[in-house]
Amino acid sequence: MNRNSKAELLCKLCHSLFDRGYSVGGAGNVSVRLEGGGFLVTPTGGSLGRITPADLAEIDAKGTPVPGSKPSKEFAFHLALFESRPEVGAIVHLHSTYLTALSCLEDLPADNALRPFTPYYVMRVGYMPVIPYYRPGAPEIGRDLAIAAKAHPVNAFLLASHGVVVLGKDLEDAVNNAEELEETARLAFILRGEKIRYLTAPEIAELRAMAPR
Ligand SMILES: O=C(CO)COP(=O)(O)O
Ligand SMILES: [Zn+2]
Repeated sequence: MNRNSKAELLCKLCHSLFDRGYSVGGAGNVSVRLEGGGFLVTPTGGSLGRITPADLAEIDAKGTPVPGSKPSKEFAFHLALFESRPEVGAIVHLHSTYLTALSCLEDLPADNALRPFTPYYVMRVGYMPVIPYYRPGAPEIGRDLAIAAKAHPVNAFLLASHGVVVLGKDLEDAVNNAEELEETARLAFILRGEKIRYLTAPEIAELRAMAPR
C-alpha cells in the first residue's frame, strides 16, 4: 500500500476509534511504517477524531522528522518498537477506559497484567507485560518498551497509570488487536469478584500455536 493510501486509512481508523470512545480529547497516537522506510504518525496534541492526511507527521527512515506537522511526543517509543520488532507495521497507543483502569491498579504482575480467560486475547495479543510509570513523552518508556518487545513475543504492553501500546502487522491488524484487548479488559472488570474459569496451560499453548504472528 502506498504512502497516501496508508495516510487515508490511518485517519479513517483514528476517526473510527474516536467515534466509538476508544480515544477522547487529545489522547492517544497511531503510527504506520512506510514501504521505502520512514513512518507516518499522528501529530502531537490533536484529536484522533478530526485528523486529516495533511495533519500527519512524517519521519524519515533514520528517525528524523520531516519538516511539517510536529510528531506525537510518544513517537520515540513507537520508533523504539519498530526498530526492535521488524515484523510490526503499525502501532496504536490508547488511553481506552478499561485498559487504562487496569493500568491504574496497584501490584499488577509485571509479566502479564491480564490472565487469559478467552481465546482471541491469546491469539491476537498473547499476554500483556507491564511497563513501569513514567510521565508521557519520557524517553524511559521507549527504552523499557524496546527491552520488553525483544523479550516478549506479544502484541501489547500496558503502561502503568497511563494506557496501552498495541502492535500489529499493519494498521487494521493493530486496531483489531487494540479493540480485542480493550474488550478483554472490559470483561475482566465485569467478571471481577466472580469465579472465572481461566484458560489452562494446554489450551493457551494450542492458541499460541494458532496465533497470526
Ligand atoms: O497519549 C498521549 C501521550 O501519552 C498523547 O500525546 P500526543 O498528543 O503527543 O500524541
Ligand atoms: Zn498516552
